Parts: sequence; C-alpha cells; structure tokens
Amino acid sequence: MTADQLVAKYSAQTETQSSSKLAILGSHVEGQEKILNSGALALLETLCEQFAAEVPQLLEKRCHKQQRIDAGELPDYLPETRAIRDGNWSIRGIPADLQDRRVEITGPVDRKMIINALNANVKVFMADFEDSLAPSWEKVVQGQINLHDAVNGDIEFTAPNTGKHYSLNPDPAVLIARVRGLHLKEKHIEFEGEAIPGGLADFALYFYHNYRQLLAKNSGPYFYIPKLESHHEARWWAKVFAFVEERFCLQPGTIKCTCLIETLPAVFEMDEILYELRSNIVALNCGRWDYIFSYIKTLKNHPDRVLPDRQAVTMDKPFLSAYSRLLIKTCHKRGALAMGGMAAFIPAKDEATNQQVLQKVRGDKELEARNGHDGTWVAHPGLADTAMGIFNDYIGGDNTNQLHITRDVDAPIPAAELLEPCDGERTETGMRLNIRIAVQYIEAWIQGNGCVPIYGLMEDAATAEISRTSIWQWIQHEKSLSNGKLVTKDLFRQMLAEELKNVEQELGTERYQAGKFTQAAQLFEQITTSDELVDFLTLPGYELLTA
Ligand SMILES: CC(=O)SCCNC(=O)CCNC(=O)[C@H](O)C(C)(C)COP(=O)(O)OP(=O)(O)OC[C@H]1O[C@@H](n2cnc3c(N)ncnc32)[C@H](O)[C@@H]1OP(=O)(O)O
Ligand SMILES: O=CC(=O)O
Ligand SMILES: [Mg+2]
Repeated sequence: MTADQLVAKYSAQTETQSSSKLAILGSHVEGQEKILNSGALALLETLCEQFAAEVPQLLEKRCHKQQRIDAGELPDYLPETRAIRDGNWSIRGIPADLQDRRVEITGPVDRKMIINALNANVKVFMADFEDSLAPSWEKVVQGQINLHDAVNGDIEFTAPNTGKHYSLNPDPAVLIARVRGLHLKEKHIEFEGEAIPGGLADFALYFYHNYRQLLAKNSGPYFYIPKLESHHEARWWAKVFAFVEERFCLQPGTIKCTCLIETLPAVFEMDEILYELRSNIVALNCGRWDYIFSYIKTLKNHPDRVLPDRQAVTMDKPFLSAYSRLLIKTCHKRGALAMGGMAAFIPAKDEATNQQVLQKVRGDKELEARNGHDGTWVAHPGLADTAMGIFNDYIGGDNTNQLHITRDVDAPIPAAELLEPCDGERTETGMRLNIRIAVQYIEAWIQGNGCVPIYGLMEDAATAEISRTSIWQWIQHEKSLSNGKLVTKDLFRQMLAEELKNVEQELGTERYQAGKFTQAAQLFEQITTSDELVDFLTLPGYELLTA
C-alpha cells in the first residue's frame, strides 16, 4: 500500500468513528476545518495514546535531578553513558536541502512574517511555535493554517493598513517547524480529559498536513526540538518519529530534527542526545538565551554561580565559549551540523545606530563562524546579508558547511569549564533595565504577542526569562549592586513601581492604560518575590493568556 493510500484509509476509518478520547475545547478559528480534520485528529489521538503519559514522567526526572543540584551537586557528564561518548558512531545523514544552513531566520507563525521570512536572503526559516509565540488557541491553529499554505506555495497576505500584498518568491527558504517544549500543554485539546502536550499537537498537525507535499518537493518534514534536558527526552522524540514513520510507510529517518541545546543539563548529554536520535537528527543548535536562563535556574542554589547584569553575559565569557566549542566538536565528530544562535539585535531606524547594530552582529557571527559553527540565526531580515557575508567568508568556495572542523584542540572540555562562574557587575541600571524589559515583555505576552522589540533588542520568552530570574537570584542570594544597595524584595518592589512610571512615560499614557500592565506587574512581582523559583514564565503566563 502506498503512503497516499494509507493516509486515505486512515482518514476514512476515522471519518466514520469520530474520536471519543480527544476533545477540542478551543473556540472556532476561521479555516480550522482544514487543520483539525479527522485524519489529523486521529493521528494526534494515537500519538497521545502511545506517548502522552510518558511526558509527566520525563518532567518528574527533571525535578529529581534538580533536587540533587539544589542540594549541592554540580551537573556533570554521565558515568553510565560513557560508552556512547567514547564510541565510534555517526548520525544517519543529512538531506541535500539541509546541508547548507549558513543563515536561518526565525520568527513566529504569523502569516506576513512567514512570507517575509521565506523570501529573505537565508537558507532556512525556523517557524516558531515556541519562544517567540504566545500560544493562544487562535495563533496555534492559524499558525498551522499559515504553514500549510506556505508548504502548498499559495500563501498570500494583504496588509489591511497599507494594502501591501505579500506572496512567495520562486525559491523560498527551507522550512523547519519548531514545536513547543515538553513543559507546555495545549489546553484546548484534551485526551481522556487531560490537556495534551503542546509539542505533540504542533508536531502531529504539521507532519500530517505537510509531509507529502514536502517530500514531493525533495524536502521533508523537518523539526526543531527545544529545551531538551536529557537523552531520555530525546529517546521519547525518537520513539514518536519512528512510530509515525512506520504508520505512514516512510523510510526510517525521513523525519529530520535539529535539537536546541539550551539547557545546562543537556550540554552534558549532547553525544547521548545525538545517539538516541541518530536516525532522525541532523544538527544541534546553541540556543544561547535559554541556556543562560537555564544556567541561572539549574544553579539557583549555588551562591558562587550568580550571574551579573544580562548585558555582561556575552558569548566570549568562558562558560559560553566552552558551550559553543563543545557543541561544534560533538556535532562534527558525529557528522551533524553545529548551528550557532541568535544575536538579539534588530535593525535600528536611523542609519548611524544601524551601523553600530550591524557591527555588533558582525562581531557575534564572526565569533561563531571562527569557532566552526555551520550556520547561525537572525531575528530580522535586515540582518540576513550581514550574517550571510560572514558565513560565506568562513565556509568559502564550494563548501556548504564547516563539518570538516573537528576542534581537536578542545578535547576534552571539562565540566568545570562549562560551569565556570561569570564575572561582571550587578548594577542598578542593569536591574532597572531587567525590570522594564520583563514587565513589558510579560504585558505583550499575555496580550498574545510572544516576540517584541524593546530598546533595540528582540525580546522573546527566553531573553525575558533571563531578566526576571536574574533579579530573583540576586534577591535570594542577598547580592549587593555595584553602588552598595542590597537587593531585597522591598527594593525590587520599589523599583518596579518606579519603572512602571518610566514605562508609562516612554509609551504614553494612552497606550499604557489600554494595555495590561497592572496584570503583568502583578505576575512579575509574584514570581520574583516567591521563594520558590517558578520554572517557566510561560506557565503562569499561559493561564492569563487563555483565561
Ligand atoms: C531566543 C530565541 O528563541 S530566538 C528565536 C525566536 N525569536 C524570533 O524568532 C524573533 C523574530 N523576530 C521578530 O519577531 C521581529 O523581528 C521583532 C518583533 C523582533 C521586530 O519586529 P518589527 O518591529 O515588526 O520589525 P520591523 O518593523 O523592523 O520589521 C520590518 C519588516 O521586517 C519584517 N520582519 C521582521 N522580523 C521578521 C522575521 N523574523 N521574519 C520575517 N519577517 C520579519 C516585518 O514583518 C516587517 O515587514 P514589512 O516591512 O513587510 O511590514
Ligand atoms: O531558542 C533559542 C534560545 O536562544 O533560547
Ligand atoms: Mg530557546
């Protein structure tokens, strides 16, 4: 039976016996029939049946590990998987259209942005259901509709305010969908009365609707997997992929994924993650913003590892440099690409400032390319040429990547280097900036906007996490600012009140009052002064977003 016949049979079966275990609770989104059809829901139901119950167990494993680290242990390479690290093995391979990923643009699954991103001067577009998306039901469903139209090549958009029309250029970038992390649920779909894992919904819907078209175009169902913390979680995804490949009569390894290494626990299991997913994985990526957040979160009880101002934590700091170099060394040894990360700068409107922005982006991308990364991320089309120029220079000639760079000079990288405390000041200016960023970001998020420009930087869920957890950590460890002020809950509350006034002045009273700043400030205050560190900002945020 061909794959097409199989899908038809699978869809027909479920057309007649509508699913009893899966319930759609979200309100109607225009066009949802295209996405939430019986075949897609049948796949989702089967995946939930097979795999959803394991997710809480995986999250529980994270907690157990964290308890040991909270009690004083430091993360390290795992003794029980030494044979995998020492073994001689490679990943299955990289399809032709994923060999050259020198510049990838990222962005939420907004219709206009999808078109702009696919038309940008980049090799890949990472369409994001994660850090840059506030996953309201409408955005999730509309995002799937948009991606389906993009894969079909008939996505179009007319801006209501300008009348400008958008459609795809002839040779669009390769599409990779980033699904939600395992901690996030999709509460508008329930399986046996329980909200389902958000990432499983994103995966099933994108896969089901697009894999045939993508394969017909000599591309494939490609995914970014975020926020993994262990090789057990990688194994879970490997089982999901293998199950779906078998179900749809696809060659093993048809689904391809790139895993973000953006948690401190995962950096010690990169070989193991590649190994678990070796049939499907093609690359790892340095998700530096979540990684910095994870460094704070994982080492939250370790007074000697408290980070300084966010601006001081740059990729040339020893712990981040070691992370980038180890990722490259590990990937290239196994035949996988080593993707760099995001410089959070975005273009400025005035030319002089923009030149400074481009200079900073150039510096950041040069460091990555020189280290041996095979490609990098940009947040905005206006940065694509700059990043492309740097990577063209380093990759050179007919090459498509830097897989030949083995970084033997770095063997081995000890755990201590990955955990090295980061020097730098904690300043009142830095703390106030963290406050203004976090409160504005939370306000945007609970209104449904997961990625916003604030003070010339792209702010998303990962960058905002650094701002809010830095203050939490400074309070908990009774740190003093460079001007001698002790960081306390009261000092934070006082600064928050003052900075809310500054934000109101910056934005104007009309915008401020029409917004949700009071709600955002309440949530921010609550999670910053709580003695328990809230795991992810987006968990209480999701309750407000979907209230
Ligand atoms: C830590 C991480 O996870 S990083 C990955 C997640 N983060 C992201 O993906 C960031 C994506 N970037 C963005 O969302 C945006 O660039 C923002 C919010 C930072 C800034 O957006 P804006 O203020 O709209 O930028 P600006 O006004 O300069 O945009 C100019 C044009 O570029 C487009 N544009 C900007 N960023 C992008 C993008 N990432 N993809 C596609 N198009 C984009 C805008 O849609 C706009 O198009 P138009 O001229 O046709 O109207
Ligand atoms: O997802 C990317 C990051 O930096 O976080
Ligand atoms: Mg991230």
